[in-house]
Amino acid sequence: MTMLQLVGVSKSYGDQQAVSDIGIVAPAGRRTVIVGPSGSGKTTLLRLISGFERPDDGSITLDGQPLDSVPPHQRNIAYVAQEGALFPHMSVADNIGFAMPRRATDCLARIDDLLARVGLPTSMKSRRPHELSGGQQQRVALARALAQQPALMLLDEPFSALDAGLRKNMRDMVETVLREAGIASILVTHDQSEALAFADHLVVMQAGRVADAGPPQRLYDRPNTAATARFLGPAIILDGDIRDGLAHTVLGAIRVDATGSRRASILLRPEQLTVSPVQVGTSQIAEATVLSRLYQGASWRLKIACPGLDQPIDIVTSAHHVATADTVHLRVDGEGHVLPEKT
Ligand SMILES: Nc1ncnc2c1ncn2[C@@H]1O[C@H](COP(=O)(O)OP(=O)(O)OP(=O)(O)O)[C@@H](O)[C@H]1O
Repeated sequence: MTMLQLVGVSKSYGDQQAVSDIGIVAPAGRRTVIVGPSGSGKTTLLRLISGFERPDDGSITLDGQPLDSVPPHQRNIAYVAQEGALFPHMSVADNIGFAMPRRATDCLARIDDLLARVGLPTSMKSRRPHELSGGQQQRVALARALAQQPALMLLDEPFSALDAGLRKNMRDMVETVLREAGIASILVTHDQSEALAFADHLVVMQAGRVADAGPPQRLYDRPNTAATARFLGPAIILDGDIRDGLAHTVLGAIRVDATGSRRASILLRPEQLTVSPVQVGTSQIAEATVLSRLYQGASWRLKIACPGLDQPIDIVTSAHHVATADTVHLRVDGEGHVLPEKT
Protein backbone atom coordinates (compact mmCIF):
# COMPACT_ATOMS: atom_id res chain seq x y z
CA MET A 1 0.00 0.00 0.00
CA THR A 2 1.31 3.45 -0.88
CA MET A 3 1.43 5.86 2.02
CA LEU A 4 2.40 9.37 0.98
CA GLN A 5 2.70 10.38 -2.65
CA LEU A 6 3.90 13.64 -4.18
CA VAL A 7 3.33 14.12 -7.91
CA GLY A 8 4.74 17.07 -9.88
CA VAL A 9 5.03 19.24 -6.76
CA SER A 10 6.60 22.68 -7.23
CA LYS A 11 6.98 25.63 -4.88
CA SER A 12 8.65 28.99 -5.22
CA TYR A 13 9.05 31.88 -2.80
CA GLY A 14 8.81 35.00 -4.98
CA ASP A 15 11.48 34.54 -7.67
CA GLN A 16 13.19 31.76 -5.74
CA GLN A 17 12.22 28.31 -7.02
CA ALA A 18 12.56 26.13 -3.90
CA VAL A 19 11.41 22.76 -5.33
CA SER A 20 10.44 21.73 -8.89
CA ASP A 21 8.41 18.86 -10.25
CA ILE A 22 8.93 16.60 -7.24
CA GLY A 23 7.74 13.00 -7.45
CA ILE A 24 8.21 11.01 -4.22
CA VAL A 25 6.54 7.91 -2.85
CA ALA A 26 7.02 7.24 0.87
CA PRO A 27 5.89 3.65 1.39
CA ALA A 28 3.72 2.61 4.35
CA GLY A 29 5.57 1.60 7.51
CA ARG A 30 8.97 2.44 5.95
CA ARG A 31 11.70 4.95 6.76
CA THR A 32 12.17 7.39 3.89
CA VAL A 33 15.13 9.77 4.11
CA ILE A 34 15.43 12.96 2.07
CA VAL A 35 19.07 13.95 1.84
CA GLY A 36 20.71 16.80 -0.03
CA PRO A 37 23.03 19.76 0.35
CA SER A 38 21.98 22.98 2.06
CA GLY A 39 19.37 24.86 0.03
CA SER A 40 18.32 21.83 -2.04
CA GLY A 41 14.69 22.10 -0.86
CA LYS A 42 14.43 19.50 1.93
CA THR A 43 12.73 21.66 4.55
CA THR A 44 10.39 23.11 1.91
CA LEU A 45 9.26 19.56 1.13
CA LEU A 46 8.53 18.82 4.79
CA ARG A 47 6.61 22.09 5.12
CA LEU A 48 4.53 21.21 2.05
CA ILE A 49 3.78 17.72 3.38
CA SER A 50 2.85 18.98 6.84
CA GLY A 51 0.67 21.74 5.35
CA PHE A 52 2.62 24.79 6.59
CA GLU A 53 3.10 25.70 2.90
CA ARG A 54 0.90 25.07 -0.13
CA PRO A 55 2.35 23.81 -3.44
CA ASP A 56 2.10 26.07 -6.51
CA ASP A 57 1.65 22.94 -8.64
CA GLY A 58 1.19 19.20 -8.20
CA SER A 59 -0.60 17.00 -5.70
CA ILE A 60 0.15 15.47 -2.30
CA THR A 61 -1.93 12.50 -1.20
CA LEU A 62 -1.92 10.42 1.98
CA ASP A 63 -3.32 6.91 1.44
CA GLY A 64 -4.95 8.19 -1.73
CA GLN A 65 -6.64 11.21 -0.07
CA PRO A 66 -5.61 14.62 -1.47
CA LEU A 67 -4.26 16.85 1.29
CA ASP A 68 -4.79 20.23 -0.47
CA SER A 69 -7.73 21.30 1.62
CA VAL A 70 -6.77 19.51 4.87
CA PRO A 71 -5.34 21.93 7.48
CA PRO A 72 -2.04 20.92 9.16
CA HIS A 73 -3.60 19.84 12.49
CA GLN A 74 -6.02 17.48 10.73
CA ARG A 75 -3.44 15.74 8.54
CA ASN A 76 -2.53 13.03 11.06
CA ILE A 77 1.11 13.90 10.47
CA ALA A 78 3.52 14.55 13.39
CA TYR A 79 6.54 16.85 13.06
CA VAL A 80 9.74 16.59 15.11
CA ALA A 81 11.89 19.68 14.61
CA GLN A 82 15.66 20.10 14.90
CA GLU A 83 15.64 21.41 18.48
CA GLY A 84 12.57 19.50 19.67
CA ALA A 85 10.49 22.71 20.01
CA LEU A 86 8.95 21.69 23.36
CA PHE A 87 6.64 24.11 25.18
CA PRO A 88 9.11 25.67 27.64
CA HIS A 89 6.53 26.54 30.35
CA MET A 90 5.06 22.99 30.44
CA SER A 91 6.33 19.91 32.27
CA VAL A 92 7.49 16.85 30.35
CA ALA A 93 4.18 15.11 31.12
CA ASP A 94 2.13 18.08 29.91
CA ASN A 95 4.19 18.38 26.74
CA ILE A 96 3.48 14.74 25.92
CA GLY A 97 -0.16 14.79 27.11
CA PHE A 98 -0.86 17.94 25.06
CA ALA A 99 -0.57 15.95 21.85
CA MET A 100 -2.90 13.14 22.89
CA PRO A 101 -6.18 12.89 21.04
CA ARG A 102 -8.96 14.54 23.10
CA ARG A 103 -7.28 14.13 26.47
CA ALA A 104 -7.56 10.35 26.66
CA THR A 105 -8.80 8.94 30.00
CA ASP A 106 -5.74 6.71 30.27
CA CYS A 107 -3.57 9.75 29.62
CA LEU A 108 -1.24 9.28 32.62
CA ALA A 109 -0.61 5.60 31.91
CA ARG A 110 0.10 6.41 28.27
CA ILE A 111 2.57 9.13 29.18
CA ASP A 112 4.45 6.57 31.33
CA ASP A 113 4.37 4.09 28.47
CA LEU A 114 5.68 6.66 25.96
CA LEU A 115 8.46 7.74 28.32
CA ALA A 116 9.51 4.10 28.66
CA ARG A 117 9.44 3.64 24.89
CA VAL A 118 11.82 6.57 24.33
CA GLY A 119 14.07 5.42 27.20
CA LEU A 120 13.32 8.10 29.82
CA PRO A 121 12.54 7.38 33.50
CA THR A 122 9.05 8.40 34.67
CA SER A 123 10.75 10.43 37.42
CA MET A 124 11.42 13.07 34.75
CA LYS A 125 7.72 13.70 34.19
CA SER A 126 7.54 16.85 36.27
CA ARG A 127 10.69 18.48 34.88
CA ARG A 128 10.57 21.47 32.53
CA PRO A 129 12.43 21.29 29.18
CA HIS A 130 15.30 23.53 30.42
CA GLU A 131 16.00 20.90 33.13
CA LEU A 132 16.74 18.27 30.46
CA SER A 133 19.80 17.64 28.26
CA GLY A 134 19.52 18.14 24.49
CA GLY A 135 19.21 14.39 23.94
CA GLN A 136 16.51 14.08 26.63
CA GLN A 137 14.57 16.96 25.07
CA GLN A 138 14.65 15.19 21.72
CA ARG A 139 13.32 12.02 23.38
CA VAL A 140 10.41 14.01 24.87
CA ALA A 141 9.76 15.58 21.45
CA LEU A 142 9.60 12.10 19.95
CA ALA A 143 7.26 10.89 22.74
CA ARG A 144 5.03 13.91 22.08
CA ALA A 145 4.95 13.10 18.37
CA LEU A 146 4.14 9.43 19.11
CA ALA A 147 1.32 10.53 21.46
CA GLN A 148 -0.48 11.92 18.41
CA GLN A 149 -0.67 8.37 17.02
CA PRO A 150 0.21 9.78 13.59
CA ALA A 151 0.00 7.97 10.27
CA LEU A 152 3.27 9.64 9.28
CA MET A 153 6.12 11.15 11.25
CA LEU A 154 8.26 13.92 9.77
CA LEU A 155 11.71 14.34 11.33
CA ASP A 156 13.57 17.53 10.36
CA GLU A 157 17.29 17.02 11.16
CA PRO A 158 16.26 15.78 14.63
CA PHE A 159 19.75 14.68 15.65
CA SER A 160 21.83 17.59 14.33
CA ALA A 161 22.15 19.36 17.69
CA LEU A 162 23.48 16.22 19.40
CA ASP A 163 27.08 15.05 19.65
CA ALA A 164 28.27 12.11 17.52
CA GLY A 165 27.84 9.30 20.10
CA LEU A 166 24.40 10.47 21.19
CA ARG A 167 23.31 10.89 17.57
CA LYS A 168 23.85 7.23 16.87
CA ASN A 169 22.04 6.14 20.07
CA MET A 170 19.11 8.41 19.27
CA ARG A 171 18.97 7.24 15.67
CA ASP A 172 18.88 3.59 16.75
CA MET A 173 16.22 4.38 19.36
CA VAL A 174 14.03 6.29 16.88
CA GLU A 175 14.36 3.50 14.35
CA THR A 176 13.28 0.90 16.93
CA VAL A 177 10.37 2.98 18.24
CA LEU A 178 9.04 3.71 14.74
CA ARG A 179 9.40 0.09 13.64
CA GLU A 180 7.63 -1.22 16.74
CA ALA A 181 4.81 1.31 16.32
CA GLY A 182 4.60 0.61 12.54
CA ILE A 183 4.69 4.36 11.76
CA ALA A 184 5.98 5.54 8.38
CA SER A 185 8.54 8.31 8.62
CA ILE A 186 10.31 10.87 6.49
CA LEU A 187 13.60 12.09 7.88
CA VAL A 188 15.43 15.06 6.42
CA THR A 189 19.19 15.37 6.80
CA HIS A 190 22.23 16.76 5.01
CA ASP A 191 24.39 14.03 6.59
CA GLN A 192 25.08 11.25 4.08
CA SER A 193 26.14 8.60 6.58
CA GLU A 194 23.06 9.26 8.71
CA ALA A 195 20.88 8.99 5.60
CA LEU A 196 22.45 5.69 4.53
CA ALA A 197 22.18 4.24 8.06
CA PHE A 198 18.55 5.25 8.72
CA ALA A 199 16.83 4.89 5.35
CA ASP A 200 15.18 1.96 3.78
CA HIS A 201 14.10 4.32 1.00
CA LEU A 202 16.43 7.19 0.08
CA VAL A 203 15.66 10.34 -1.91
CA VAL A 204 18.60 12.53 -3.00
CA MET A 205 17.74 16.19 -3.65
CA GLN A 206 19.86 18.55 -5.70
CA ALA A 207 18.95 22.16 -6.54
CA GLY A 208 15.25 21.66 -5.80
CA ARG A 209 14.86 18.45 -7.78
CA VAL A 210 14.95 14.73 -7.04
CA ALA A 211 18.32 13.59 -8.40
CA ASP A 212 17.81 9.91 -7.53
CA ALA A 213 15.63 7.72 -5.33
CA GLY A 214 15.64 4.07 -4.26
CA PRO A 215 17.14 1.65 -1.73
CA PRO A 216 20.25 3.20 -0.10
CA GLN A 217 22.61 0.47 -1.24
CA ARG A 218 21.48 0.87 -4.87
CA LEU A 219 22.04 4.63 -4.69
CA TYR A 220 25.50 4.20 -3.14
CA ASP A 221 26.65 1.42 -5.49
CA ARG A 222 24.83 2.36 -8.69
CA PRO A 223 23.79 6.04 -8.61
CA ASN A 224 22.30 7.74 -11.67
CA THR A 225 24.68 10.67 -11.64
CA ALA A 226 28.26 11.50 -10.73
CA ALA A 227 26.91 14.24 -8.42
CA THR A 228 24.84 11.72 -6.42
CA ALA A 229 27.83 9.35 -6.32
CA ARG A 230 30.05 12.08 -4.86
CA PHE A 231 27.39 13.33 -2.47
CA LEU A 232 26.85 9.91 -0.91
CA GLY A 233 30.52 9.15 -0.29
CA PRO A 234 34.08 9.21 -1.61
CA ALA A 235 33.95 8.33 -5.30
CA ILE A 236 36.59 7.45 -7.89
CA ILE A 237 35.29 8.26 -11.37
CA LEU A 238 37.39 6.95 -14.25
CA ASP A 239 37.15 7.22 -18.02
CA GLY A 240 36.92 3.79 -19.56
CA ASP A 241 36.46 1.97 -22.85
CA ILE A 242 33.81 -0.68 -22.39
CA ARG A 243 34.24 -3.93 -24.31
CA ASP A 244 32.83 -7.37 -23.50
CA GLY A 245 31.71 -6.47 -19.98
CA LEU A 246 35.08 -4.93 -19.05
CA ALA A 247 36.04 -1.27 -18.76
CA HIS A 248 39.62 -0.56 -19.77
CA THR A 249 40.87 2.20 -17.47
CA VAL A 250 44.07 3.61 -15.96
CA LEU A 251 43.53 1.09 -13.13
CA GLY A 252 43.44 -1.79 -15.61
CA ALA A 253 40.49 -3.83 -16.89
CA ILE A 254 37.55 -3.64 -14.48
CA ARG A 255 34.43 -5.78 -14.62
CA VAL A 256 31.38 -3.50 -15.11
CA ASP A 257 27.58 -3.70 -14.97
CA ALA A 258 27.12 -2.88 -18.68
CA THR A 259 27.47 -4.52 -22.05
CA GLY A 260 28.20 -3.17 -25.56
CA SER A 261 31.14 -1.05 -26.70
CA ARG A 262 31.47 2.62 -25.82
CA ARG A 263 33.39 5.16 -23.81
CA ALA A 264 31.88 5.90 -20.40
CA SER A 265 32.48 7.12 -16.85
CA ILE A 266 33.04 4.31 -14.35
CA LEU A 267 32.37 4.66 -10.62
CA LEU A 268 34.44 2.83 -8.03
CA ARG A 269 34.29 3.28 -4.26
CA PRO A 270 37.70 3.45 -2.47
CA GLU A 271 36.82 0.38 -0.40
CA GLN A 272 36.95 -1.61 -3.67
CA LEU A 273 40.70 -0.97 -3.92
CA THR A 274 43.28 -3.12 -2.17
CA VAL A 275 46.93 -2.15 -1.92
CA SER A 276 49.70 -4.72 -1.85
CA PRO A 277 53.48 -4.70 -2.34
CA VAL A 278 54.58 -4.77 -5.97
CA GLN A 279 54.92 -8.34 -7.20
CA VAL A 280 56.95 -9.30 -10.22
CA GLY A 281 54.95 -10.75 -13.11
CA THR A 282 51.63 -9.03 -12.37
CA SER A 283 51.71 -6.45 -15.15
CA GLN A 284 47.89 -6.30 -15.40
CA ILE A 285 47.67 -4.59 -12.00
CA ALA A 286 47.97 -0.79 -11.72
CA GLU A 287 50.88 0.71 -9.83
CA ALA A 288 50.52 3.67 -7.50
CA THR A 289 52.68 5.74 -5.16
CA VAL A 290 51.87 6.29 -1.50
CA LEU A 291 51.92 10.06 -0.88
CA SER A 292 51.10 9.95 2.84
CA ARG A 293 49.66 7.71 5.53
CA LEU A 294 47.72 8.45 8.66
CA TYR A 295 47.51 6.06 11.61
CA GLN A 296 43.91 5.43 12.76
CA GLY A 297 44.35 2.61 15.28
CA ALA A 298 42.78 -0.41 13.59
CA SER A 299 43.70 0.84 10.11
CA TRP A 300 45.72 3.32 8.07
CA ARG A 301 44.40 6.02 5.76
CA LEU A 302 46.62 6.23 2.68
CA LYS A 303 46.72 8.97 0.10
CA ILE A 304 47.94 7.45 -3.13
CA ALA A 305 48.72 8.82 -6.58
CA CYS A 306 48.06 6.74 -9.64
CA PRO A 307 49.46 7.63 -13.12
CA GLY A 308 46.63 8.91 -15.32
CA LEU A 309 44.42 10.06 -12.42
CA ASP A 310 44.06 13.83 -11.78
CA GLN A 311 43.39 13.47 -8.07
CA PRO A 312 45.05 11.37 -5.37
CA ILE A 313 42.82 8.65 -3.87
CA ASP A 314 42.19 8.07 -0.14
CA ILE A 315 42.14 4.42 0.87
CA VAL A 316 41.61 2.87 4.29
CA THR A 317 43.72 -0.26 4.67
CA SER A 318 45.00 -2.66 7.30
CA ALA A 319 48.26 -3.10 5.34
CA HIS A 320 50.65 -1.98 8.11
CA HIS A 321 53.79 -2.62 6.06
CA VAL A 322 53.01 0.09 3.46
CA ALA A 323 55.07 3.28 3.97
CA THR A 324 55.07 6.78 2.48
CA ALA A 325 56.82 6.93 -0.95
CA ASP A 326 56.36 3.18 -1.51
CA THR A 327 55.24 1.96 -4.90
CA VAL A 328 52.30 -0.42 -4.48
CA HIS A 329 49.96 -2.50 -6.56
CA LEU A 330 46.28 -1.56 -6.64
CA ARG A 331 43.72 -4.30 -7.11
CA VAL A 332 40.07 -3.57 -7.89
CA ASP A 333 37.55 -5.84 -6.16
CA GLY A 334 34.02 -6.32 -7.49
CA GLU A 335 32.30 -4.46 -10.30
CA GLY A 336 32.60 -0.87 -11.45
CA HIS A 337 29.35 0.99 -12.10
CA VAL A 338 28.89 2.58 -15.51
CA LEU A 339 27.27 5.98 -14.95
CA PRO A 340 24.41 6.66 -17.37
CA GLU A 341 25.57 8.83 -20.27
CA LYS A 342 23.05 11.61 -19.76
CA THR A 343 23.14 12.99 -16.22
N1 LIG B 1 10.55 31.62 3.21
C1 LIG B 1 11.41 31.66 2.19
N2 LIG B 1 11.52 32.76 1.41
C2 LIG B 1 12.36 32.80 0.36
N3 LIG B 1 13.17 31.77 -0.03
C3 LIG B 1 13.11 30.66 0.73
C4 LIG B 1 12.24 30.54 1.86
N4 LIG B 1 12.41 29.30 2.39
C5 LIG B 1 13.35 28.68 1.63
N5 LIG B 1 13.76 29.50 0.63
C6 LIG B 1 14.73 29.17 -0.43
O1 LIG B 1 14.33 27.95 -1.03
C7 LIG B 1 15.45 27.10 -1.30
C8 LIG B 1 15.26 25.78 -0.58
O2 LIG B 1 15.33 26.02 0.84
P1 LIG B 1 15.14 24.86 1.92
O3 LIG B 1 15.14 25.51 3.27
O4 LIG B 1 13.95 24.06 1.56
O5 LIG B 1 16.46 24.00 1.68
P2 LIG B 1 17.12 22.89 2.63
O6 LIG B 1 17.59 21.83 1.71
O7 LIG B 1 16.17 22.51 3.70
O8 LIG B 1 18.34 23.69 3.23
P3 LIG B 1 19.08 23.52 4.68
O9 LIG B 1 19.70 22.13 4.67
O10 LIG B 1 20.12 24.60 4.65
O11 LIG B 1 18.04 23.68 5.73
C9 LIG B 1 16.68 27.89 -0.84
O12 LIG B 1 17.23 28.52 -1.97
C10 LIG B 1 16.13 28.90 0.15
O13 LIG B 1 16.91 30.06 0.15
